[in-house]
Amino acid sequence: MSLPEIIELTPGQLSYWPEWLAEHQANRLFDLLLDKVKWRQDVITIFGKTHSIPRLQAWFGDPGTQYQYSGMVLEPSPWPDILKPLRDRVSSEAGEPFNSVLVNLYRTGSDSNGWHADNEPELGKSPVIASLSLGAVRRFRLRNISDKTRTMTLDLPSGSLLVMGKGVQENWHHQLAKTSRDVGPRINLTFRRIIKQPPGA
Ligand SMILES: O=C(O)CCC(=O)C(=O)O
Ligand SMILES: [Fe+2]
Repeated sequence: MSLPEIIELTPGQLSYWPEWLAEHQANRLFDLLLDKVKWRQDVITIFGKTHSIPRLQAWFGDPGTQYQYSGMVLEPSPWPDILKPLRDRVSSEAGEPFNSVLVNLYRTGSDSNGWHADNEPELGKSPVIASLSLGAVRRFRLRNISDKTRTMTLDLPSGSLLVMGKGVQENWHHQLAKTSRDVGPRINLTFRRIIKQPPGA
């Protein structure tokens, strides 16, 4: 384990390890996940209309870590063996006992993730989220919620780990924009801690 770069967002803090995994480890993990994960094309419902989300995804976690966002209900698949040691390492690095992970596959530069905060009620009041990137370098941006002129940009390389600490989800949105550059696929794992079941679950 090495010391992260600390990026002050005020309010909020990012901890960033640009080379958290060695290149061969990142490549191996990328290949395994691309091949072994049962990728889902989920749809969201906005104002009664359904849309395919512009990426594939999968949700793994401890029993009971159901996750709902944008009208989707994700039931956890059990942790695959390849993700268990990774979850433990990421948890100890971030100082947070993660019990679930959302895995995104951006197949090409046309796949993306729009402006949002990971602020669903089941994540609790002040979530810590750890994001591991594998594959193509893509541009990750943060934008202050009350002052949209305040932004922060990181081009996330394969093997990098970015921890969004307390205060980030409450004060900032983040996105992964489309790109017209000819990029290969990227996999991103966002480790989360579900602390409360949504009403009615
Ligand atoms: O792909 C990324 O880097 C970000 C993913 C993300 O924000 C999310 O899954 O909530
Ligand atoms: Fe997010």
